[in-house]
Amino acid sequence: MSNRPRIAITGVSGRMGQMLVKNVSDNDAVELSGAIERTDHEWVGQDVGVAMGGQPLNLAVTDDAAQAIAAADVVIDFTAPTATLAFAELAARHGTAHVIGTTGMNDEQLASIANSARKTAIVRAGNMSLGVNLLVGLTRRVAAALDEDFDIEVVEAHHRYKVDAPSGTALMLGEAAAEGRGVKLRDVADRGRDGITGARKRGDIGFTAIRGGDVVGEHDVIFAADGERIVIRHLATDRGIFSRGAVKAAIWAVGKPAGEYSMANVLGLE
Ligand SMILES: NC(=O)C1=CN([C@@H]2O[C@H](COP(=O)(O)OP(=O)(O)OC[C@H]3O[C@@H](n4cnc5c(N)ncnc54)[C@H](OP(=O)(O)O)[C@@H]3O)[C@@H](O)[C@H]2O)C=CC1
Ligand SMILES: O=C(O)C1=N[C@H](C(=O)O)C[C@H](O)C1
Repeated sequence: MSNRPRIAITGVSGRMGQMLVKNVSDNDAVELSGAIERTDHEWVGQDVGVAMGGQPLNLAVTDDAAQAIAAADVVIDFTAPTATLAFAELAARHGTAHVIGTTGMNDEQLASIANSARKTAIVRAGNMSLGVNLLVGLTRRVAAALDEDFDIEVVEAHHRYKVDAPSGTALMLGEAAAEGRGVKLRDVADRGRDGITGARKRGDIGFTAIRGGDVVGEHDVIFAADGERIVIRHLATDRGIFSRGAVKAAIWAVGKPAGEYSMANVLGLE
């Protein structure tokens, strides 16, 4: 009998799902115990390694999320908001820790996640990489050091398939900038400019989203004043940075008290 944390992964056919299956199955410190896909998905019933085009991993893809989540210590979930809400309820019911990378959730959906976090440990972050989580802290500090003579803009670029904007990372960076300034992001966010917008409002935090090609994820935080600009940048070139961060979060979350945690908690950054 092994004491390694048992990890179930949702959305295993997805870009992040496949990366996670690879990282978890390659990692001797953990056990891949569940590979979940939606009902009617063509992978259901197939060996997950074979479905991914590689060697068998002796684990069939299942559409029985309840059973797979109940049998795991922790579930790693990079899917879509409505799916994540359902997985969070199952994880809460079975006391399984939940690592959430899914982005694009609205306030109501975030409240539902917070409710599930009353019953189990949830680590949720719009970006699980070390680099971005360091950038978040830097952004907060730079914003705190500068006044509103510096206009703050967050610019992000992603692949053509991304469905939500601004990215979860851009929103984390915007929140950090707002915290540094001592304001609420919802009061100062400018999330779309088109047509005669009028001059930029002092104190606003602007967001711009670029979509195209196979860009993994790029984020700039720009502090622009008269005569000078500071640009803090993170470039992701490999989705492995997100999935390795998620596996670290999963190992960390097992046995933690119920509550909602961030990657900063996992990485000891605050
Ligand atoms: N926090 C972080 O560090 C990162 C977060 N992300 C986020 O992760 C999410 C997924 O990204 P990505 O992998 O690129 O997207 P994909 O579209 O490639 O993968 C999503 C997967 O989730 C599956 N899925 C959707 N709905 C359900 C459901 N109801 N039940 C089971 N499975 C479901 C999809 O299946 P199907 O194809 O059948 O719809 C698909 O396999 C996005 O929100 C993205 O922003 C991405 C990278 C890093
Ligand atoms: O959808 C993606 O691909 C990514 N999503 C996350 C986000 O919304 O910030 C993280 C990363 O940038 C890749």
